[in-house]
Amino acid sequence: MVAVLVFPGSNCDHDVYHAAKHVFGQDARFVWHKEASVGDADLVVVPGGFSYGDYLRAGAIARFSPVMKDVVRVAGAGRPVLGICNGFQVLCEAGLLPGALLRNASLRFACKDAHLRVESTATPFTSGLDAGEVLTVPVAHGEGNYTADADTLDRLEGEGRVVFRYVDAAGEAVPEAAPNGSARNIAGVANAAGNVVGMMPHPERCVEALLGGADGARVFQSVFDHLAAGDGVAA
Ligand SMILES: NC(=O)CC[C@H](N)C(=O)O
Repeated sequence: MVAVLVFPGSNCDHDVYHAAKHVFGQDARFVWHKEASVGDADLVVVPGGFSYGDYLRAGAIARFSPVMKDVVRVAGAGRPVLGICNGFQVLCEAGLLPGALLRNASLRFACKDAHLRVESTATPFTSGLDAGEVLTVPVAHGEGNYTADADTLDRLEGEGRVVFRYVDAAGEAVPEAAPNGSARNIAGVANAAGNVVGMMPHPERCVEALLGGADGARVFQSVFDHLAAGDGVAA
């Protein structure tokens, strides 16, 4: 079962539900943030949006929602957890992922397609992809400027925990390719175990040709294949 968390202000929850339920035929359920448990979910998705209106900092209030205790628990048990956009911000605020998402360097909301190079296949969300392949996935955020101190960035790079990097049309990670000023063009990172991934781009917005592209479906296909193979849940 796929648990799609819903906070006051989430607005990409239905897109994730549609992708999981209607494109991939999975059992998907919305889980209101006041619930104490994600149930028997074998995948938890923290979707995008403006939880609590982005007051204080994006994700800073949502991380105190009751359901987040259980998300921390299942993440620790090795179950796959994906944070998309505001979900990535929530996972950083909750301490499940390192670093923080600051205001975009442009101080403007960025809404456009981005090219993402797959940097690590050591996560359930990318194990079905090829390292170095480039996906086209839209971004839509005002606070996507990934930041961490130099030691943390070096550690993430050294441990292969940079999962996606913004690149240009030629596949090069030039600074201009990042829509937000992210350190080292980082678009997505993983925790040390690899089961928790946060990414600013929205794979759920490109899961079928009708939406203008289907590269995001590769990310969902990867995790569903991983779960079907039976190696998703540490008991
Ligand atoms: N699409 C989103 O999830 C937006 C995330 C967040 N509210 C921002 O603007 O940075």
